[in-house]
Amino acid sequence: MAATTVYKEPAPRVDAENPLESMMSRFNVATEILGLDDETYNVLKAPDKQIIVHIPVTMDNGKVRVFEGYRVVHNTILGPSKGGIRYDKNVHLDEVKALAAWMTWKCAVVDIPYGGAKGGIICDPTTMSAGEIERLTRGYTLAMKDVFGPDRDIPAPDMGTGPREMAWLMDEFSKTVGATSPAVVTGKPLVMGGSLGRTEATGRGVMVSALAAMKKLGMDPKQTSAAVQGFGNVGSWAAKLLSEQGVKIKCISDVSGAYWNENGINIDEAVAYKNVHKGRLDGYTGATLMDNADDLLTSEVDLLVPAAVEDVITEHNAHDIKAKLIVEGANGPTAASADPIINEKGIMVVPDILANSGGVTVSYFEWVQNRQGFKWSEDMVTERADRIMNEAFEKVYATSQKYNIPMRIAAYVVAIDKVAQTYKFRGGF
Ligand SMILES: NC(=O)C1=CN([C@@H]2O[C@H](COP(=O)(O)OP(=O)(O)OC[C@H]3O[C@@H](n4cnc5c(N)ncnc54)[C@H](O)[C@@H]3O)[C@@H](O)[C@H]2O)C=CC1
Ligand SMILES: O=C(O)CCC(=O)C(=O)O
Repeated sequence: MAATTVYKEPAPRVDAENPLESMMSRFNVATEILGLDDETYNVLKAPDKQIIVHIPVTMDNGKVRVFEGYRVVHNTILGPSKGGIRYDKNVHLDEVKALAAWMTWKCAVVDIPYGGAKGGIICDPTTMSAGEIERLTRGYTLAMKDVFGPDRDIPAPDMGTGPREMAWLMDEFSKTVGATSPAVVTGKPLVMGGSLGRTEATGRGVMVSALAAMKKLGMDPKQTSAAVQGFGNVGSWAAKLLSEQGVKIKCISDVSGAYWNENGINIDEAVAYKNVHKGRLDGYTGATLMDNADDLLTSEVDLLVPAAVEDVITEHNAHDIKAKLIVEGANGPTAASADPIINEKGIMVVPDILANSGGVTVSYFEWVQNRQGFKWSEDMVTERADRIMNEAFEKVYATSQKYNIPMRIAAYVVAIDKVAQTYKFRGGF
């Protein structure tokens, strides 16, 4: 690592929030601190490759609709690229590029032997039948058959996808290579090579890193209140596991709105409710529906866990945040424009590339188990994942202390330093 340099806030952005620009402004600050050479900077600033496909799908009404899909491979110097696939109507290429780069930094922060990639399809899975989603997933897999592979690029779930889609992807890919290929994708159903602990892994990592941060801040989990935005895979598991640690979850939300209960929400009850209401909280009566869902972000809680979409914390609402600690379950929930405000307020942020890395860590374990042909016990998965999360947290924390920089920039410094050192050893450009 280069000698210490002065920390500069990422430049505020004047246009609408764009996750790629947010990622790049933090990247620029971290590379300056590291004194990164121009060659490595130029290699890392752009993705290795980006693939755009158009997938024709016969819809249930007999008409053919063409969907646009992406896979961006940001970097593979540390190993095969790894990253989820998002199904959402708001997917766009800049977002996928940012998400792919974040995967490179995330895998480096937790020191697992992967590069970074991400995929996405512009679609609204909530309005599609299972058959339509299956045909779309198989079409996308066929279009990406030369990109994916256990030693090349290994997808996983992200927003709007889960074990069901990963099973179809694995099946379709296996047909193209003429052999069952479980290690081509992670987040699969348990019966077909999924790992114990993967479903809850991201939320668990959020809980583990929140506890580590609370310890540094002298916060007692049992005296801590929290708001969790997003009640999908990451948000619901983070809320459940934090509440099991004694944290009072006063607010949860999803696309249907935000729900507040001063006395704490019974998370098991809320999960049971959403499970029988098409995955949504509409009509949930264990808490009061707030007038404005965005008020969750500025509510009177100690801990804020944004676990839904990008760019929800911005220069416009950061001033009003009351929480002392933000633990980012989502990728990119804080726009770079909010960084100076949050830092000025002295709020500790456990950044996305650290806080939500429990998911990819257990995905790595799944891939290892598939290649070993040997299933690990849940205890083994959990103990190893928690250890990795805690070690990564301590490394990032120590870096933030050493350079007197926020945790987010420290995480980028740790990640970029590892990638840059690997380039030095491997050479090749
Ligand atoms: N699933 C995983 O293992 C990982 C996911 N992530 C990130 O976590 C975030 C959430 O992903 P998942 O939980 O997997 O997705 P999901 O599809 O399971 O759930 C998304 C949740 O967010 C809610 N939501 C969407 N827009 C919202 C808004 N504007 N306000 C409030 N709630 C909103 C949805 O209603 C749903 O409850 C994403 O940023 C994803 O990239 C990060 C690491 C791993
Ligand atoms: O589990 C994985 O491989 C990747 C999960 C993911 O997409 C993410 O961490 O953002």
